[in-house]
Amino acid sequence: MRIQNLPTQFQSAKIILQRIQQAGFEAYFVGGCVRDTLLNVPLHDVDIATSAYPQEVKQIFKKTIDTGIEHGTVTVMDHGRAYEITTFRTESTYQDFRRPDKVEFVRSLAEDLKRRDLTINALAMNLNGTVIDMFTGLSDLQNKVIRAVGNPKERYHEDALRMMRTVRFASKLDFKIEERTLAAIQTNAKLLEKIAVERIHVEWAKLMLGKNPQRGLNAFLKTKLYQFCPLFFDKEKLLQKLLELPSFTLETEEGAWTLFFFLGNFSDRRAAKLLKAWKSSNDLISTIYKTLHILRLEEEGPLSAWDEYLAGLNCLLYANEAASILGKGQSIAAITQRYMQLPIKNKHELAINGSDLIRFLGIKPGPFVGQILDQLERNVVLGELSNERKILLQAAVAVQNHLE
Ligand SMILES: Nc1ccn([C@@H]2O[C@H](COP(=O)(O)OP(=O)(O)OP(=O)(O)O)[C@@H](O)[C@H]2O)c(=O)n1
Ligand SMILES: [Mg+2]
Repeated sequence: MRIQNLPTQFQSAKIILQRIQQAGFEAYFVGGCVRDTLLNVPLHDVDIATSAYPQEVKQIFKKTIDTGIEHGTVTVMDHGRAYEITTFRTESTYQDFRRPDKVEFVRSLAEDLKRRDLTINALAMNLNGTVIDMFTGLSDLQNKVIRAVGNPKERYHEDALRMMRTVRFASKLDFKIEERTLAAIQTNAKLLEKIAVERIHVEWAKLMLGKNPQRGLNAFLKTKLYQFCPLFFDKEKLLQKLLELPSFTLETEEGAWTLFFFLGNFSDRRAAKLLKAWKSSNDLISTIYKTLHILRLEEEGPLSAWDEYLAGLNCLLYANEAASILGKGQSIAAITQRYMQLPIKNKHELAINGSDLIRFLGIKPGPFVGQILDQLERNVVLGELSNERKILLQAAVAVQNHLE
């Protein structure tokens, strides 16, 4: 099979392949970029594999960076662009079911491809767009099948994260997982414990944001992979609930977690604990915290301008993502418009600040200044005072008397 019109990302990379070939080695586009081109979806990175050893690659090009030279990866810089070039390799030692530290460089493309995870990821493409398919990758793409390359058990023992990748791709592409592949995950699910939580987290997020998350979740549940994810051991019922929702898609990880916690009736504290166990950033944790709060408030009735102000537009939209899936969504335009109409979006937009108050009221710096400002901020957000210096200074006197 030959792809006629290669996406633009390949155009500039062609010269790199040519140069490697001129030096007497083989070079191909491999992995995700070939898969995504065949699927006609946008690609993010173009990976190149070659029979040249890293030192040989470095001799061919003027400017290179040793990105991951021990694993065979060299970055070539050409006309301001970076290309990752990896030597064909077989991963010879497998300790702990993680990607091995030691790799063995080989000269044969076939050796390289047969150690890749899934048939749809084990496709290579040459300069002319001719696809090299040694493991039914093309027919699996055609038939929408996720299948491990060769013996699935071996692939998962080489790198247990591949089990998460498998369910992630089932969701991302809305493909069916082939039976032997699925069975191998079922028997080896426990190996996931060996994998760094951060890596599992990335795959989980991609699973939730796929074309058909329920397809991935179904496999995640059935194979018991979930039992080896942090604090998910007892989440069978909750995952089942997600499966019983009408089919859905999600745009953001924040929306995904919010849906998950809301559906599972998590307290803020338990949600934060689970997110920590998943090694989430503090940013993500505090965003989910706010978003969950909004979703719960919406249960009680329309939000006040103050609630919207405190949440910020992003959290309002994340909450709406989850709400939409639960049949309670609003139009994004309406939410955005309401937010945009708030008189101010943050404290700094208030027409006066602390120093103004200290000067005008003749008071000492301290928490009292903050209290007055907080009250004025609230009044402005709620439309009770207009955000004008004169008006706010006047109102400050009344607030001061009231608080004293
Ligand atoms: N655990 C893994 C990770 C990657 N690969 C191989 O390395 C390629 C590139 O890996 P990566 O960029 O992580 O994944 P992609 O398949 O490109 O998917 P994505 O769209 O997420 O980049 C994959 O296609 C696959 O051939 C593998 O065999 N086993
Ligand atoms: Mg990739």
